[in-house]
Amino acid sequence: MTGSGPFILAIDQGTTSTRTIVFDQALNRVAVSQQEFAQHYPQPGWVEHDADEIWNKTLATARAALQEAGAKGNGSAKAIGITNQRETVVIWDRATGTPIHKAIVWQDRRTADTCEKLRAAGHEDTVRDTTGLLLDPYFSATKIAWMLDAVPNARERAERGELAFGTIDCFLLWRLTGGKVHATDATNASRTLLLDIETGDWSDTLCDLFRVPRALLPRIGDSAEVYGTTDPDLLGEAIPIAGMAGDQQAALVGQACFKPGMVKSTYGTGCFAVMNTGDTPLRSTHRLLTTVGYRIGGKTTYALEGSIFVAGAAVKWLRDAMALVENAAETAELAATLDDNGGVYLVPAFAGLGAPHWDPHARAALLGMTLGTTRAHVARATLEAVVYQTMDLIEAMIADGAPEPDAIRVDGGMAANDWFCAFLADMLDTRIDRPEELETTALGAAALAGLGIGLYADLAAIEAMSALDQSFTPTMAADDRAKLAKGWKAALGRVTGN
Ligand SMILES: Nc1ncnc2c1ncn2[C@@H]1O[C@H](COP(=O)(O)OP(=O)(O)O)[C@@H](O)[C@H]1O
Ligand SMILES: O=P(O)(O)OC[C@H](O)CO
Repeated sequence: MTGSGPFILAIDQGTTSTRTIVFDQALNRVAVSQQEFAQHYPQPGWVEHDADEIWNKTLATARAALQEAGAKGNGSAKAIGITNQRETVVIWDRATGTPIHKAIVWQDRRTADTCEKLRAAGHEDTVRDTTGLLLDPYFSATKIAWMLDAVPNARERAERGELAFGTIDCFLLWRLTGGKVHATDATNASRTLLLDIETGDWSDTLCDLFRVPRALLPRIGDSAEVYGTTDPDLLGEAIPIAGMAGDQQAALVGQACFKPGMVKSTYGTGCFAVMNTGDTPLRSTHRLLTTVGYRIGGKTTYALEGSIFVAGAAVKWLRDAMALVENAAETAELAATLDDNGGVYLVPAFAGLGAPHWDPHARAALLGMTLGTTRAHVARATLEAVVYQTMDLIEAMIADGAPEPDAIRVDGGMAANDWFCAFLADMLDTRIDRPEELETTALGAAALAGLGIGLYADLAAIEAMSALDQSFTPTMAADDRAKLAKGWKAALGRVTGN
């Protein structure tokens, strides 16, 4: 028995694993349970998950975390917050709850041709103006249409209202409530390519364009509201599900970026930099994404997002594919052994390039090597590359008219790397703040759920609970910064042909 609560359960359903974390009322971590699940790659560029496996493992982690916290079936767990990998598509049978196909994951590129065709037909402006996004296979809509076309009778069944679509939040909500609630929150809806971000409702024009029947779609709710309660058979009692948000938006909340201009940058598998832009959407002219940051009390706060597909994944590549380091943390030691990068740059376009370049065909390259190049240079180039990509995102935000941030709040696995954080401060010429709790995604989901049940009065109460671990301040001379940035841009140009 760890305590008497009240506790909040945060389910963080990510791309490679599911974590359930139990927080106490002061948002301190009390218990955690995590399980990895299978990645399916049926063809090059295709990525699928088994939604049933995700459900089973999510349920197992929720039960284990409740048990560890001493919070199982005794009334101390007051609310559940769900946060999730975004854009990933599940379609299931409303009668049985069974998915009609494996989930198509956000990384999946199978609908690249569909996007090209829609672009060639002149639809990109409508899509961008309505959704704030771009025509890219990353988002849900073309994946939904693909699934309806690929599974026999699915389109007819969808038209008849027999099937339901959801991103992972929505699917887990359906399963947790025993098939009673079909809803998603505004942040997740804003990643589908079907939401009109000004009205906050599904767009009929876009449903027609992408050939997605309205009957498939869930109700759209706030990021903090009581959506329903868990089927008591699942977790031993009925617990309200009171918060939902996409993982990057949950991290924005977990980092307490509640004022316009505040930025968080999460470094997990990929990197997602998100700036709060307040109550009107800031339209990007530099290929960033305009998206919903959170919706609370029916009021939408917007955000500007830059998404990089490969960040920590490049460090994992160094360790697993290249065997250049034994563990991820060793990259910091190796980088620190060098006075400079020796002119070696890695452009980590292993899965094309995301924002602000959006080049699905670019491939990675290691440039500037000599016979003096060592594994330390490659390790350093890998860490530097993630920093340079962040620099490109922040530059694009500022070019879009966003204010220059006073500080950037970092989190995710890679943010544990001190050398990386210090270099980030130097290249961005901005203070980097690292919170004590690096699991800010789960923290944000718990905070939203607490708001949803009225445990916290407002966002200020959440802000008051956030604690800083360390700040990194810039020390690099402007000339050195300019020289490195020039080297990066040249390397990037070799890969993108610009
Ligand atoms: N000390 C470190 N230095 C650099 N990268 C790290 C470090 N620790 C973890 N990582 C990277 O961070 C990633 C894991 O972060 P995490 O936030 O758990 O990711 P995700 O939620 O996307 O699975 C891995 O890709 C790993 O390579
Ligand atoms: O599961 P993560 O942490 O890699 O995040 C995935 C993003 O939500 C994709 O948009």
